[in-house]
Amino acid sequence: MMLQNPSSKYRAFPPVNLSARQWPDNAITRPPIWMSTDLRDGNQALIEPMSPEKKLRFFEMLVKIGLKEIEVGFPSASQTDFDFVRKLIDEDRIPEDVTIIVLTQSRDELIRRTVDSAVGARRAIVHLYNSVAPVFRKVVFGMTREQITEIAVSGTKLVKELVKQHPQTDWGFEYTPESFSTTELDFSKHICDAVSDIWQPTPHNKMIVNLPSTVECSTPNVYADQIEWMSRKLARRDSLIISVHPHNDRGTAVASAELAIMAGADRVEGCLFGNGERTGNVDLVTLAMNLYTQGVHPGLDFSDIDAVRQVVEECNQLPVHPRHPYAGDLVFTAFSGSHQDAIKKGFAQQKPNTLWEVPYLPIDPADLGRSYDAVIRVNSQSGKGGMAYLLEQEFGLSLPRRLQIEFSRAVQAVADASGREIAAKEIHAIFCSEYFDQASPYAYSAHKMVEDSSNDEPVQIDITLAHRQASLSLQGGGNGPIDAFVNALGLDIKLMDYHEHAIGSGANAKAACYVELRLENGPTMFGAGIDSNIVTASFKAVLSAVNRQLVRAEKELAVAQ
Ligand SMILES: CC(=O)SCCNC(=O)CCNC(=O)[C@H](O)C(C)(C)COP(=O)(O)OP(=O)(O)OC[C@H]1O[C@@H](n2cnc3c(N)ncnc32)[C@H](O)[C@@H]1OP(=O)(O)O
Ligand SMILES: CC(C)C(=O)C(=O)O
Repeated sequence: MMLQNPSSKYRAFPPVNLSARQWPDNAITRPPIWMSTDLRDGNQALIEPMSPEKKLRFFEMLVKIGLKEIEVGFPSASQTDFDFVRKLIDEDRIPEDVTIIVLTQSRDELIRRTVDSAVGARRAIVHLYNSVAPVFRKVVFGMTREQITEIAVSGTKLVKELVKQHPQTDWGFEYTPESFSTTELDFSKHICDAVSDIWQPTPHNKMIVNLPSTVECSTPNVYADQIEWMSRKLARRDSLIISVHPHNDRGTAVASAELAIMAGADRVEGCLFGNGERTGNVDLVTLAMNLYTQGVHPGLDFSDIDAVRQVVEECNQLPVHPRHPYAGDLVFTAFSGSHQDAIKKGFAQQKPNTLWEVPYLPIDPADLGRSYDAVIRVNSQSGKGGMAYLLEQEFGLSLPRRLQIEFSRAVQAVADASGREIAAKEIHAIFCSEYFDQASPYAYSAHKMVEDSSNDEPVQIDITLAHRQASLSLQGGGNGPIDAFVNALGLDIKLMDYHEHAIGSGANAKAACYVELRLENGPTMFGAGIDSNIVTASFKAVLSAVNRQLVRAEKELAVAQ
């Protein structure tokens, strides 16, 4: 089956008639007021809503992160939600600087129960909503604009009357024209003005007007236009907090929220990691960390993102996607060779407390409490940089550049053959079998050196080797130990390059040596040796290179025959 022509079933979202729009030139220089609706919009969208214990755990985590406004439920919907709000209040679990929000439809009995649930809180916001878009007016309610306005106005009057009876609580009020983004702007303004006319907010006691994209139906620039239009035209603007509540149906909730802030929104409602109805609410983590990477502190603390993710996954019973911005398992991982190379160079050059300049990584993983361990992983798409990085990070082996190139072919062959990721341990095992463990035909057994500066060849050496299992004693002299060792072997060896470094320190320190040499007329090849004695390590490296050359030559001969 083919996708049908959509033009008779769907139509383009109309643009907003907004002259001289300001928002495209604005930048976000401070964080909005954040409101978490995880325990309400997030919870109502779960396959299994949270138990009271999980809700409490989630609430405490939100407080720890730094959320000052938390929508704790829809208390008239269920006894569980009502009891949870009462528990928070009666057990004095709400910190002084945190305000709880309780949501209700604009219906008499639901409003009464909602206010009851929050009585006694230090501060609480009653959040009233009704849907206002044409499709709701027509399909759900069968009502005119006037009747829909009356639902909002009568609900606001009732909230005002009820909260007056409980002056011990500092009451705030939030009104949402649900489905705002698909509503005619003049009607949204009309209904919000009618509500604020009843509530009578002041600059010192503001009312929240929350303008949701209940279902995201347009590009983010259209939403921004809608917000700027409202921000310009709403009555009593200086007494209002304009809030946005983007959903993610088109996958652009984060962009919508960001452009909406540029367009005048003061507050954002969303959920951690974008949980929520259908495709979710806007993700507060991404929004906050996007700000952080622009040099603006979001006022929320995600410095241990894995701990936050763990609580959210356990409470929501939903996994966070491995590629989720900032938090997914794979977002600080590079598989492809050129990325690994650039990241490795970036890390090497990045100085503490300077501007972050590591290619491909928009943020320092350490700022989220993530380690660098997972940054580079190796599969068939990887190059030398990745495997060299892992060998160095995990095993302290710092391979010279030309050895990296040579060794990457061995890893590539394994990755290609298996078609899967090669873990650091496996890379190390391949390195050991390719270089350190090359013990045939020659294996090192022992050596003894005599230094005699009066001699033309100041270093004399006795070596004992195993050659195809038979013991072999050799003597030689040279300018230094390696020269003497090579001379003692009596082979046509040309030493091209030599590197050494220590691994670890103190009594357990070891030395790693890498030599590149040519045997007879063969190609240059590397060998590597490791030992607690640096001279022994260098002899082992020479034998490793010689053995690799001889094995290669034997194989070539076998193929030729
Ligand atoms: C976009 C959002 O996320 S909004 C939040 C949505 N969240 C939830 O709905 C979760 C909790 N809700 C519930 O548990 C239930 O809906 C309750 C308890 C609130 C109400 O349950 P019920 O009384 O059975 O009503 P029901 O859920 O069927 O709601 C539909 C009725 O409410 C009316 N209604 C819906 N929203 C509103 C509103 N905001 N204001 C006034 N009336 C409303 C509808 O017109 C319909 O009325 P009708 O039955 O006369 O046709
Ligand atoms: C009730 C409002 C805030 C809502 O959840 C929505 O419009 O998505």
